[in-house]
Amino acid sequence: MSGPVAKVALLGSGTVGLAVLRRLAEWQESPRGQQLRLVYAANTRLALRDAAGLDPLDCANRLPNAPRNGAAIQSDPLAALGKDGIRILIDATADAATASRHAACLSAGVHVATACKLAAGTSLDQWQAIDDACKRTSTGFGDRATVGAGLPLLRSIRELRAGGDHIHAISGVMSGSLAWLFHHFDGSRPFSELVREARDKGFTEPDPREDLSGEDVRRKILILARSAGFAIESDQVEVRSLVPAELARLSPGEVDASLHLLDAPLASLLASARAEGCSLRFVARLKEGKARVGLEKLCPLDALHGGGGTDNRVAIWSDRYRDQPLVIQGPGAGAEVTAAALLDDVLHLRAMAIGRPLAA
Ligand SMILES: NC(=O)C1=CN([C@@H]2O[C@H](COP(=O)(O)OP(=O)(O)OC[C@H]3O[C@@H](n4cnc5c(N)ncnc54)[C@H](OP(=O)(O)O)[C@@H]3O)[C@@H](O)[C@H]2O)C=CC1
Ligand SMILES: N[C@@H](CC=O)C(=O)O
Repeated sequence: MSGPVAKVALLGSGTVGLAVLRRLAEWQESPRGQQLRLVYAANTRLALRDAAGLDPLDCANRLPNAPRNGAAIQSDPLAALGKDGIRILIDATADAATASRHAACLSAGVHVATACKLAAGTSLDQWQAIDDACKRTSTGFGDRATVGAGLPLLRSIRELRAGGDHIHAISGVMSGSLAWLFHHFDGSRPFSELVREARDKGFTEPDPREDLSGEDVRRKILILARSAGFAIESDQVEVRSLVPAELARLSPGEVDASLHLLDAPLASLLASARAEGCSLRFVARLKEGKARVGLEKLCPLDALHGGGGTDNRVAIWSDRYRDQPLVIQGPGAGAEVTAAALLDDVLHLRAMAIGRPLAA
């Protein structure tokens, strides 16, 4: 690898952001690492900036240990990236305000690689603004971490369409945390205990209700649907939440102590599935521009039943995969796979900017 260096700004030093910093540190002396210069890294408490390049390991030590003492800092990654050269923003936050600026970043000539679904996976307006900005300014929006934590889902859909196929339908288990939960929920431990374990392993959203309510999966099926050519709005996805009303109305700080509210309803759903020889899986389905998301009872022979751990398992029907779908399976959550997907995007964005695209 050779050519111009890309300047990189990273937002977020949580589960995913720290893994990005660790991976960048591993690359530091390699040809790959020498094509990237980390000039900015921030969380809500501390912003580190150096035009000559920050040490990723030093950032990984300092950012998470910054004190929480009041108001969030004013973060300005665009100023740190400057006005010229190849500039890439990595969004490893779950922050809606940051996501709402993705289109503006792209319009300013800054490429974006994001793990956060709150821009492309919410209102159609935001998704269209991102798409328009990319076309107008020849910037790139790296979204492979948003669905399947980097599994080749969005890529496959885009390649099928580029090859002339229409996408007919998409169905799948596309939440890593919910996959892990329902692979482990056998009645021997309360569901709430498993939710805490999934959260501690870094599979859930910062607030696990985002996963349990189906909202995170709503965003994923919206991103897949829009990439598949169905410009649907968020409210065109029917979502069946697992979160009881009493748990839904609590503040984030109160959730942990009340997770037990999930236990009785989930135990009853498990018993009913078992009585029919089935397992529980949290599934999203898109067909003819309509989507739905929720818990289903699947029999062991169902195409979406298999896998283990955080495995996502997604089936895609298109002109060429008319009867037998293309099925893509693999880990769909976790710090390392997500960070790798973000940095894959960064490498692709840089390569695109210098006119030497990497192999897909
Ligand atoms: N965990 C996973 O397996 C996967 C996660 N994702 C996505 O990755 C994103 C991050 O997830 P995760 O790492 O688990 O979340 P965490 O809660 O662990 O980390 C979020 C980080 O974002 C920081 N942050 C929040 N707002 C801002 C801001 N305005 N500017 C700078 N930093 C900010 C937080 O700062 P502070 O530390 O100060 O609070 C924190 O460091 C989410 O959008 C999630 O959906 C995608 C695929 C898989
Ligand atoms: N919370 C998400 C993380 C990745 O997007 C999930 O469980 O899949």
